[in-house]
Amino acid sequence: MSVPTISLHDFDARRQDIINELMDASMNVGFFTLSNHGIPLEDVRSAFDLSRRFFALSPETKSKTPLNGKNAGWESQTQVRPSTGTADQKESLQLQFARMEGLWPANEDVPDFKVKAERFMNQVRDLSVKVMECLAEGLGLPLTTFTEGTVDPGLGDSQDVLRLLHYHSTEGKKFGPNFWRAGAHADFDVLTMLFQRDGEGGLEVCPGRKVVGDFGMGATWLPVEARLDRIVCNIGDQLMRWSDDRLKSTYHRVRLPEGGESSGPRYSIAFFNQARTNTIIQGPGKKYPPITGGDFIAEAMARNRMQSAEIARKAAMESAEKVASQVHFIPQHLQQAQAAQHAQTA
Ligand SMILES: O=C(O)CCC(=O)C(=O)O
Ligand SMILES: [Fe+2]
Repeated sequence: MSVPTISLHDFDARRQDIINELMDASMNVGFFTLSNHGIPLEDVRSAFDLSRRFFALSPETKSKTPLNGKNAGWESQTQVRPSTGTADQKESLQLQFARMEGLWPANEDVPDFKVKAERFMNQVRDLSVKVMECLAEGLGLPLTTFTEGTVDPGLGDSQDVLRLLHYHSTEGKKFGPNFWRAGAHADFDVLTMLFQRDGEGGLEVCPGRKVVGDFGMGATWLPVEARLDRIVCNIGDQLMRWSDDRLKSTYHRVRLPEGGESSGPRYSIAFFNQARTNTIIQGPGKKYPPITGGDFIAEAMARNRMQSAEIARKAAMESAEKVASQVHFIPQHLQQAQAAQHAQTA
């Protein structure tokens, strides 16, 4: 199995073939890459340039727009994945179409940041609409099922997120065994579109999830090649649930550079198409109860927190057991009691 590449050239003439390829990839791997997707390379380069200029600012400047509880703003090394219990070795800036008051980087820090970022977000969103329409058609649903469910008609209830990512250089640094650029996780959204730069690899995917929300993972991880001219797409948990588990939301992770690989920084950009706050998510077969886009995100975050707490509890127990097995500490009163017992039985 591998992550297939699907070309969108001659989209209208080849639409049915493209739908078949998208469905095959989404039902079996949950990931595919798009080539000939129509977003000009200069625009992708400009988006990376914008990202690089923001991350090059001082931490004081970046922290003028801190990450809020609603997935907007800047954070650095705070995202702890439930699968690892360690923070991702990265910083990120999350941007949305709505609820961004006070969260756009200032013009004097990065000129025209908002205009440029919103332009790119619209380009990626327009391409996502094409792909989501194909997936709806492939599932035998009305063409607009996922797009009406995600694209804000003017109500300000979009939950889409553009995430700029900067994984720090690992030059001269040492990491423990459980550190990742991004620890294994599945995305919460409908459809993710991810941009990478040539040669800045490390993304790996683990197909095989049967049921949405399942934390179990297989042992086989497939690498995804990093190319500026391709967009990596994956199905998220919302679409897995919305398709009654027919389309797979697949675990993925970004590993640290290994061996002879470049230890330089890695930049990527992810666009998450998410159900609008009040959209009802429910599959045609009603495998799961209906849930709104807003509640879905809140529940997914709560489940992650519970899983993180469970990981932390297990780690604490393991280390306590390790300490107990190494240090045979017997409190004094027990020592006396034992000595007395020995004396009696001797
Ligand atoms: O940077 C990458 O390649 C993946 C990022 C990712 O999976 C995420 O932010 O959800
Ligand atoms: Fe992800």
